Formats: sequence, C-alpha cells, structure tokens
Amino acid sequence: MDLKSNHSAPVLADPGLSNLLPCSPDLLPTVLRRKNLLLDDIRARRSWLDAMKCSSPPPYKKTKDISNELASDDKDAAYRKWMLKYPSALLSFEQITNYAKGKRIALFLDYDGTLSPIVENPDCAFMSNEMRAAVQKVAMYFPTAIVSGRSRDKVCEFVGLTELYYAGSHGMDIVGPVRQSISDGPNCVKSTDKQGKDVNLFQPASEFLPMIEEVFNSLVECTKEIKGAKVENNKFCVSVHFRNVDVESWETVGQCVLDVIKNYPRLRMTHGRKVLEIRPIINWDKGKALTFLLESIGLSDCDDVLPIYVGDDQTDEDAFKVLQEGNRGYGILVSSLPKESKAFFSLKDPQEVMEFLKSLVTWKTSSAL
Ligand SMILES: O=P(O)(O)OC[C@H]1O[C@H](O[C@H]2O[C@H](CO)[C@@H](O)[C@H](O)[C@H]2O)[C@H](O)[C@@H](O)[C@@H]1O
Repeated sequence: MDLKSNHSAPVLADPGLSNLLPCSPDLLPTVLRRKNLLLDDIRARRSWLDAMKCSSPPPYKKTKDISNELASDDKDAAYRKWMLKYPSALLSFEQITNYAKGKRIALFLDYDGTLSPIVENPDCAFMSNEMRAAVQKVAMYFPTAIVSGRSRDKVCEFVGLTELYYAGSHGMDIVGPVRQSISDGPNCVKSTDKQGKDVNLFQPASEFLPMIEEVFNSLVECTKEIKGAKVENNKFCVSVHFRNVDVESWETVGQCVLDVIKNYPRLRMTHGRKVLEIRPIINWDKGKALTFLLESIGLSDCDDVLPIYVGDDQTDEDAFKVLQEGNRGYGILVSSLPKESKAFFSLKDPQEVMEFLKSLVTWKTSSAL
C-alpha cells in the first residue's frame, strides 16, 4: 500500500513527523512504533547535541566593555551564589587542614583543565614548570596520583615526574611510581618501563586494544573532511575533539561517531570538554580507579586517610561520587563557571590548584616543626 496516497488515513499529530506518517487504522500500531523510534532517535540526537553544546563554556572573563557590565556583574553574583554550595578550597583551607589533622592525605589530580589550562591544540596542553615543581613537592609529602583520560604514556610525558602513580585512559591503565609497584592481581600485566625496569600495570580493558585501534582508524577516516576535527588515540579509549570545528558541523562530528560505534555494541560514547570520548562499556571509570589506587597504596578501609580528588571534567564526577557516597575525603571541582557537581569544594582554575598544592606543602612542613 502506498501510504502517501491514502488521503483518508488519520494523520498523527506531530508537526515534524506528520507528513511521514499518514496511515490506515490497521497499520497504526506499526506506524506508532515507527514514530516512537523516530522520536527516540530525535530525542537522543537532541540530547547528544545539547551535551556537545554545553560541553565547555568559554572561561568567564570580567569584561571592561560597559555595555556588558551588567551581564558580567550577574555572572559574578551567580558564581558567588554557587560558591556558597561549593566553597573555595583555598578560602576553606583551615577547615580542610583541621579535618586532616592526624590523617594521611592521598592526592588525586586530573590533568587537562586541572594541572594544565585548556588550550585549542590537545598536543600543546603543557603544564608550567611552576606547576610541575608544585606537584613534585606535594608528592614528597603525600602519595599522589594523576588520573587522566589521556593515554598513560602521553600524560606521563606531559607531567614528567617519576614519583607519582599514573592512571591513564580514564583509569584503565594504571602504574605505580618508581620503586613502588602496584600489587599483583587480576588484570595486572607485567611490563618494563622506559629505563627497562620491571613494572606491574593494571589494565582492566586490555582485550579492547584491537577494537579501539580499529575504531580509532575508522574515526580518523570518517572525520577527515571535517575542518578542525581531531581524533586522539588514548590507547584504551579514543577522543574526538570538536573544539576547533565550526558549530554548524558539530552534528556531523556526532553523527560520524555514532555511525562508527553503532557497529561496536561493547563501546560507549561519553562527553568531555568539547570532546566525545569512545570507551569500553566495562564497569570502570575514574571513581573505580580512585578506589583501586587507595587499595594499592594500602590506604583503603583506614579511618585515618583523607583522599582529596581535584578535577574539572564530567568524567571526574565518578570520582567525586565515590568520595561523596563513601562519606570520605573531599572532591574539589575546578571551574570558573557555576555547575552542578558531586564535589565538596571548588577552585577557579589551574592557578588556584597550584596555590592549593603549595598551601598543602606549607601546612605539612610547618605542622611538622
Ligand atoms: O581526564 P583529563 O586529563 O582531563 O583528560 C580529558 C581530555 O583532555 C584532553 O582534552 C581536553 O583538553 C584539551 C587541551 O586543553 C582541549 O583542547 C580539549 O578540548 C579538551 O577536551 C585530551 O586531549 C583528551 O584526550 C582527554 O580525554
């Protein structure tokens, strides 16, 4: 039956879809099902497009332009109001250290947007030497881990310190510091580091390596015509960047990713700051990595341990959630804009993160006197 030529058929009351859906009553259930599928599709598309649009608002700068003064004052007021819910970790430093008295602090630091500023080219997200020195110093007093969506090799190269734990690929690739291997166990593989020393790696998604490689190649191929799109191989996950893509082409980027991953039901797509991330569907994230690392360092199930996790991105929320739900430690969200979070405190930007790290060292060294 030619559905379009059936003029007496009821027309379903959806302006966007009605021209597709006139039908005879006996076909109504099928057509309704089709309509629901279409609506699901439209809703899903709207939600990932909205997520792409909200994925990283520009950093807020107070403008000198008088015509914008009111707007910027409004933003200041909104930020101050937000800070009542997420107080500054710097202004609340005494509260933090009072609580930390007699406890062992363990530090977990995200990389992009936390230790290094967000920049247009992901290959150039370098941290400053001053930040490096601050991280090095703080790691002398507290066990410190870098937890990043980047590949472990890349984030190790950026940070360049050997005294830290590193969790790359959103925690799917973990290594301990020099002289302190992570414990042996399921999902641990033996490897050698750059100096040829034996190390234990924790890699719960190692079976996905060939699949991720394949998906990376397909994504490079299918986004190659989109100006500004960049695909980054993070070993156990892939990032598709759209920061430098015209807004009109964002939907095309999203569609490319969906077209590729629809063939891989064991992969999922998540959002970061102007980036789509494709990762294995396994039950593992930065929160699980935080728990694993605490166990590995020998600090889980101890009442005298205070984990502090500092991060700026959506994926860091999994770690904030672990701390919030376990009612232990502090999540600190790095953000210059108000946003909902499971963190307890806030810091405005990497500069404030550095001040916070330095303050921890000063507190620790002066309280030891
Ligand atoms: O967990 P993270 O360490 O925060 O890593 C998350 C993603 O960070 C990087 O992308 C982000 O930073 C880039 C450099 O500033 C920026 O250009 C990009 O728009 C941001 O999304 C990294 O390149 C991704 O692979 C990570 O997944």
